[in-house]
Amino acid sequence: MMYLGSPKKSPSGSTMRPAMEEHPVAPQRLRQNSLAQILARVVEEVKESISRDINGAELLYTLLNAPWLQSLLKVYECLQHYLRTSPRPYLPYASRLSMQIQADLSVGGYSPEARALFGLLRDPHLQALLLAHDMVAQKDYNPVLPPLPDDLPDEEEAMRIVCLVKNNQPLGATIRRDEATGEIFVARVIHGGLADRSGLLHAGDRLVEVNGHPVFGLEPEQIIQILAHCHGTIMFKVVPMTERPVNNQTMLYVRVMVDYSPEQDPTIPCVDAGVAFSKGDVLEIVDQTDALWWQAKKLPSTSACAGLIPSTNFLKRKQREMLWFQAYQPHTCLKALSTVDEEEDLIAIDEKCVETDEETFESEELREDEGDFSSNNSGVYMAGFRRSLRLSRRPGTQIAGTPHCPTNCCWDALETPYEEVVRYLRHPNDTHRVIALVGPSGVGVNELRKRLIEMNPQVYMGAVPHTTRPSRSHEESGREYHFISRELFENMAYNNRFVDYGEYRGHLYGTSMDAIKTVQDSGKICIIDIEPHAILSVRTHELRAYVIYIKPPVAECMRQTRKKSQITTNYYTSRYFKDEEYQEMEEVSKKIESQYCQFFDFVIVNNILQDARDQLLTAVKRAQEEPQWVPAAWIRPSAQN
Ligand SMILES: Nc1ncnc2c1ncn2[C@@H]1O[C@H](COP(=O)(O)OP(=O)(O)OP(=O)(O)O)[C@@H](O)[C@H]1O
Repeated sequence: MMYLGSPKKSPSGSTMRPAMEEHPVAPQRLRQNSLAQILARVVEEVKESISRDINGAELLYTLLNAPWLQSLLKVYECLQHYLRTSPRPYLPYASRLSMQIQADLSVGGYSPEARALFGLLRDPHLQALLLAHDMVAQKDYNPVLPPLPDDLPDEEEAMRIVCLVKNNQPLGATIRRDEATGEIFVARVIHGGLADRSGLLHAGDRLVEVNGHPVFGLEPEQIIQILAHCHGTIMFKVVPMTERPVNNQTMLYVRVMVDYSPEQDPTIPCVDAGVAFSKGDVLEIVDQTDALWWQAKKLPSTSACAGLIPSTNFLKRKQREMLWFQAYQPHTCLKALSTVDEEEDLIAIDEKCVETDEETFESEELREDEGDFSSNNSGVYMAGFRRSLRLSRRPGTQIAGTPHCPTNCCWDALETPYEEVVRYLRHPNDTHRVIALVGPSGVGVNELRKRLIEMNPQVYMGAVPHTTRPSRSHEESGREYHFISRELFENMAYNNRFVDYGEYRGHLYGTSMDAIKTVQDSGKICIIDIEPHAILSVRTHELRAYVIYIKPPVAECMRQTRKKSQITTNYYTSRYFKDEEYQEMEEVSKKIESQYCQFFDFVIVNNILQDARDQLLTAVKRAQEEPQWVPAAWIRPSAQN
């Protein structure tokens, strides 16, 4: 019986002493006190040593006075106190004693107190209590494991029995068969899945039984069938792998540059565990231990469970294989690369850039006569509102010695299927992020840019472009354009000083880095419009461009909203849109999207002009004031892409 208190006489006349006396605590208290005393003396001595300038004394004093050491002592004291006060049984067989007393008293002829005691001891509740007491006192705890068999072989492996309750979720583990031995192993455990959360199954564990079915020699599909028929609790018998690899990787966030569909990928170990993604999606990579298959979540994600994605090298390999063997073994898992058109694009990477230009060249033919123009609204000069730069691109207009596609963006997308990104919020002291508008010609890029600047010219501003054409009488260099010589222009282009440039009717036009920086240095937000292929030249640490794609609505909507809109066909004249131009705009838009959508930070469908302007305003504010995913290289120049 648990017993604490003053000594009492037992029925048999012996003295019942507190259990504490059987387990003397005085020496412990003594020890504890001595420890505290010793420590106090040491601290005092060390303190004196400090004044005597003894080497290391100060360090030791700090150490002995450290809060963690004090806390440790407190813990020690608490444990000692528990040891002193924890009750101990006086007898480990109280129920036997009770029965003995009952037997003695049953003879009869005793005092009323003895009869009352007899009644009490016969009470079933008290008997049950005494039985329970004896079990605790004898440390007779359940369950009792069966004794180990005597003939246990020395090399017997330790087994683990894992019970998981199957609910609607998948188990989150894959298995593989060792073809040489027929053994079944856990191939991988999906991060955040049921098996992972249990903490009991690990990649490399050998599976011995599933719900009592030995699995040795079975095909993985047969085991999956067994699992499929299991309901409720599933019991796995596994031999844990001895040396589990430590996953000490940190989270990695990436923006994907290709589309991927696990359903179309014959190499994926488990289609259901695959994560489908599209260009521009942001993934949180949680596990890169496997060389071929990483584990990731597509953001935003509410699920704790990750899925499988091809590793960078594996994805690149798939792309390369597709390039070489596409005629025989088309890989359809990389969706963006699966159509005949796009496969052709991949083989003729450079031609792709040129092809886009051919589209704009066709547009140009429609507007052959148009010129450039700037805008002077209520005394505010807005430079760079010209059609020529966006329309004038055609094959062969690039300046000698400079690549037409300045950053070779098409090739980058193949070489870097995952671009590492980080969450970035502009610091109020940082220059504003450049706002780069992209869209098919005629969609309303200039119109939206103009409207935004007009709303608040103190905040928004365009970059003054450079040109080699002669200035007109009303123009001032540095206001509408920077008028420079062809030689200087070519020199600037050669030195990559332009983010975008082109030639129109014998004159060169371009938006320079310096012009953008001038706007940034003035504290304003620089709004530029660029050709899609120039996106990568503004996605830099310096400019930190936020790319907004202006998308045309379907042709039918444009027919409605552009009824009264006119396109300027030369400096003085305008005309209404032609019906086929809507269709053409839609097609160009599809091409731009398929090639560049991974770089769009925001997309605005320019249907109702006012709505589109409001969306642009929201997007521009968001770019400056809210955290965004940006390439990690902008923040950590050492980050690998
Ligand atoms: N949402 C809209 N509703 C009606 N008209 C629009 C809309 N957006 C633009 N427009 C009109 O369409 C015409 C072409 O727009 P804008 O000049 O801005 O095109 P752009 O994209 O800059 O093309 P380009 O590069 O060829 O100049 C303009 O007259 C403009 O006012």
